[in-house]
Amino acid sequence: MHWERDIDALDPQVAWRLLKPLLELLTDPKTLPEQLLEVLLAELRKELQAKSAGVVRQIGHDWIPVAWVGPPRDLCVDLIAESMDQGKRIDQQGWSVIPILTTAGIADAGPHQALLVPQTLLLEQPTPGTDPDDRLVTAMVRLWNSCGLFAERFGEARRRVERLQQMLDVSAQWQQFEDPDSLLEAIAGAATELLEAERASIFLWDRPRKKLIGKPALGVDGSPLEVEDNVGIVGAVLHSGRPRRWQASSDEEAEINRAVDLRLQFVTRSLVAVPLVAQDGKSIGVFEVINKRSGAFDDEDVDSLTRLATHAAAVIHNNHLRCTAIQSRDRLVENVAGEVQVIGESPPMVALRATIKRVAKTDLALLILGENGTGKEVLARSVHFQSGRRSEPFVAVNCAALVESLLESELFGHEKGAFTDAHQTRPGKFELASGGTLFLDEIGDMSLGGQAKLLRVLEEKVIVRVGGSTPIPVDVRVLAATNQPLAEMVREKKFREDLYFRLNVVVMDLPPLRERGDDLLRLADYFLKDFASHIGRQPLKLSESAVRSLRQHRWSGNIRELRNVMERVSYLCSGDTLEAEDLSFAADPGRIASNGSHLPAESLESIAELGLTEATRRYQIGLIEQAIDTAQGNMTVAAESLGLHRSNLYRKMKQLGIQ
Ligand SMILES: Nc1ncnc2c1ncn2[C@@H]1O[C@H](COP(=O)(O)OP(=O)(O)OP(=O)(O)O)[C@@H](O)[C@H]1O
Repeated sequence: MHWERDIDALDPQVAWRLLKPLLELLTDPKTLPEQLLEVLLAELRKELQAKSAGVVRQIGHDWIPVAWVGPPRDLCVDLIAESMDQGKRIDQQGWSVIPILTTAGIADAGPHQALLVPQTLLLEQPTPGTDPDDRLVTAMVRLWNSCGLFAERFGEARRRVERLQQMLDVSAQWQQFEDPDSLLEAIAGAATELLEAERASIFLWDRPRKKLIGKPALGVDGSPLEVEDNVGIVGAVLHSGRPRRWQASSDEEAEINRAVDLRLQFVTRSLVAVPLVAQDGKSIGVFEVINKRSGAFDDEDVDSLTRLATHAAAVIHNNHLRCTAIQSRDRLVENVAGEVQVIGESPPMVALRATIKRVAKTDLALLILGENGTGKEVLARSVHFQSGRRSEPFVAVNCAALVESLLESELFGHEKGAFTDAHQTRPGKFELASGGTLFLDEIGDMSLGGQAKLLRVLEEKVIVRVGGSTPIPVDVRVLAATNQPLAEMVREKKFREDLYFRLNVVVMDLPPLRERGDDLLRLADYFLKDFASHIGRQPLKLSESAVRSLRQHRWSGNIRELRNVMERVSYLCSGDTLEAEDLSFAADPGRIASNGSHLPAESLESIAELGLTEATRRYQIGLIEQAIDTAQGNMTVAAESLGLHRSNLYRKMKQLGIQ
């Protein structure tokens, strides 16, 4: 290395004074190239007792000081230009002007872009006519060339690391964006900053329409910026899959799509465009950055934008998938919510609907009271779908069907191995309903032990799975329902008073069907339409005789009875009007065929044709339904009248397929 010889030629003390601070700086990763230069200049100035010393660099037509020590001075521009032209040192007007760019320096250092920029060392002589020590100046120039090269490369590597770091930081934040337009704006903003440019646009490919949709399209009002997908540099990048750089004046003007500039009221002077490719290898568009603030885009800019585009494409693609998933979820929720209708214009039903509207958006606890089959679950679903939780799960649990030993694991889940049959870890209903609504039906049938556990969860909003120890926070709105006189049960100490107060912040009392007047006909009509749409037939119209017959029938409170009748006639009536004769079976409460099947009441002969097993099954179904009707939905009373324990009644019902 030349500088070694030059240093050797110096007074060792001087050489050491020059090198020591340089070495210190070079081992510090935060050092900037200009700092190295400043240290060199300061030492040189001291050694030569110069008034000031500086290095100036030609940028465009101007000479700009890169580093300067000593009092500021006007630059002797003419001398600098002359010394550069002659390629040698000039000592005039109190200045020593020394061109730094030497072939030897470059050959030493290897070809390097930054060092090819013309640079000059300026030394303001202590007294006019004094020549600075030649050896020292030569050593300094060579040292600067070598250190400069090192520092340039060092700086370049650090800039690259900083850019990567910046890229990682910004791209990590992109995950949070839900709105696609804000995401694209954030990505474009990051690219503009990273590449020190004026603007950036993301062109997303609308493949079927062969268009590129540009966003953000600042300056375009109303409809988004759309261009043909095969026009200009952006089109070329899309189809070739290769990045492109373009510079006005040096590159072909025809390549640029000036129509875009016109629409954006903007003039493109330079641009870099890179393809946007999703993880599955499919092209999704083009990422374009426009007008470098100073100078021109270089290879490093292309490289940085390509890297940024990899992250951007992944995030844009995921955001698109997410938006599509949310849209289809919302459509599904809309469909399901549309099916939940609380039918009824009788005063109590109108009042209930108004209450639902008032309380749905809150998280108030609701207690729904009413006989079996009066629509308690319909009401709870309606509350859920009108609440902010509508897109989250609605989970219904029948507490009466859960013996105490099962209740805890059913509601709170269990860990693997918590008990003999716990082969897998299973989340409970509270976890499954997370973010949504948990409907606890037949809450009056819950054991006192179960009530205590439920109360704790409602108070602490935290569950612990059976066999586990980790508390799991739960955000669930609990709606409870019962057909039991809960207040009475509290007095009889069969239901915990504290739980009762926690559940009944708002009470909704559903009247039985028989007390809803003409809601009976509205419900009949609703069911006829509903079944007709499922079957794919025209809905039956109610004739006057059918209306009379429906009104005369002694309906239990249970709307399922009406629903079953309407289901049956929807399948079996071939005409377009429902007559009273079609409903004749409904008038016979002792009927065998009130069985939830789609068949009408059969004659004894036709029953015999079913065979003993099926006929017995239907007989049992009829008997159980009748017992439940007679007990007005009280399952304990119904079970007793059938000579069964309540849990056995539930088991039997499940076996027979009764809801
Ligand atoms: N107001 C209503 N509008 C439309 N359908 C209703 C209405 N009330 C009840 N139904 C229908 O009646 C049937 C029974 O309703 P639901 O299951 O909500 O009653 P429930 O009181 O929760 O019953 P259970 O006491 O057995 O739990 C369902 O098929 C439901 O669709």
